[in-house]
Amino acid sequence: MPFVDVDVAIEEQIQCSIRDFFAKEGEACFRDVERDVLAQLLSRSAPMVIATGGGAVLRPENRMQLKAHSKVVYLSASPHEIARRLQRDTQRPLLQVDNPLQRLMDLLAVRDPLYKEVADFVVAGGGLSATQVAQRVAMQVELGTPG
Ligand SMILES: Nc1ncnc2c1ncn2[C@@H]1O[C@H](COP(=O)(O)OP(=O)(O)O)[C@@H](O)[C@H]1O
Ligand SMILES: O=C(O)C1=C[C@@H](OP(=O)(O)O)[C@@H](O)[C@H](O)C1
Repeated sequence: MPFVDVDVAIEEQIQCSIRDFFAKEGEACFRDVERDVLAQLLSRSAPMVIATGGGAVLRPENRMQLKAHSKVVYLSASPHEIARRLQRDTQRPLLQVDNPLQRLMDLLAVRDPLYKEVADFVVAGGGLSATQVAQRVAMQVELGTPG
């Protein structure tokens, strides 16, 4: 099945990095592009796996579109785990701050309820390899049983 990363599709459209686009145009403008790209992908009838950016759930219309046109899997991890994974990241504009762990905690406080609102399944990824997470996702989707 094809895999599409929304961030990659956005960068193809804006013809620059998300980090530069945030700096030049601001977050609201980025969210407009993100909404359009996501809606376009969700309108396709062919089956595919779509990886959204972590902030895609912020817009209510995105949550509606995701619920209406896809099965959503929330890959959850603690702020500490995410901070560890991204300690050398320079490309995620919201994490280029003095205290990325605090920022992650603040973002998750807002977003965790939104991820849960939109998700058909939650797969807790802490301590699991990416392969193990993928196996759990496949199992949940095949079983069709939330949990
Ligand atoms: N289950 C995992 N275990 C360890 N590292 C992971 C796992 N999943 C992702 N990572 C690492 O975390 C970083 C961010 O992952 P990525 O898939 O790019 O996240 P996102 O697309 O949500 O920003 C990458 O360096 C990736 O290799
Ligand atoms: O959390 C966010 O608001 C964002 C996450 C990024 O995607 P990933 O979740 O794939 O890093 C990217 O869309 C942009 O930097 C904004």
